[in-house]
Amino acid sequence: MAAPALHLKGSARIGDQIIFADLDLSVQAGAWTCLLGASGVGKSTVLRLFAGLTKDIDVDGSYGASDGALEGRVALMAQDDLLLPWLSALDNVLIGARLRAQRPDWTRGEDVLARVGLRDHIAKRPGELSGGQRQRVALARTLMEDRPIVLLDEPFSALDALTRAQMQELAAELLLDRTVLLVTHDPAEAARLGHRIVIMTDAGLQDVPVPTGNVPRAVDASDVLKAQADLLNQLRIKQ
Ligand SMILES: Nc1ncnc2c1ncn2[C@@H]1O[C@H](COP(=O)(O)OP(=O)(O)OP(=O)(O)O)[C@@H](O)[C@H]1O
Repeated sequence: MAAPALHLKGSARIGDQIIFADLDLSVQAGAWTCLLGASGVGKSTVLRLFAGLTKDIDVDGSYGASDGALEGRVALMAQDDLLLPWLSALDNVLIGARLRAQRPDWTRGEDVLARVGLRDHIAKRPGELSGGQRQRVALARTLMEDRPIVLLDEPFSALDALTRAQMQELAAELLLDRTVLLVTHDPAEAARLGHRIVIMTDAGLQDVPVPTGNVPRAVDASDVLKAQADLLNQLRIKQ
């Protein structure tokens, strides 16, 4: 499965509101790009465009994959977990196959749920799960989709520190060689996971130096801690 690079060049509007103007984003193939920036700057809108959820968004410009179509090749984990309340965790994870009228892979679904630490919760409905558990079901559903392009919108935000670190490591392992665009507000997360780290502002994009070492980097590596601090300072300046 070859993962393509992505590009987005142009401006976007929703109704009368300009969401971003003259953006020029390239997302490296088979690597993690972390996108940070102030609330409301348009990060989720970028993900929605790549995911094909373009309703209401007017784009003046172009966006797409380096080798052609995006359709059918993208998995999006949105900020809202979008779990169906009447389905079990397992059925939510298998929903993609069902919607495509394919035979669900029950064994793999159970395995992915076990990998996100929910082996004992597969039969529960979303209303019977905590916020962090629901977020992990949504992560499992995204990983289950097995797409070359993966868009993650604050996927670990509801998790406690330890589970967050574990899920970052799992995602890095399972999404190796995929093209991943991760929107996060967490400088530590970007420093661990980013092959490229970009801050989005109203004035455009700014690259931030990335630490050395393979992804996922150790939380306590000195250059990861330094990158985290530098990134926080950059975000402060950009506010
Ligand atoms: N459906 C919509 N209708 C009107 N405006 C919208 C809609 N969706 C988003 N917006 C506006 O677009 C702008 C960008 O929103 P977006 O969700 O892309 O920002 P963001 O950078 O991801 O923010 P956050 O970090 O808070 O998630 C915001 O001002 C928001 O109010």
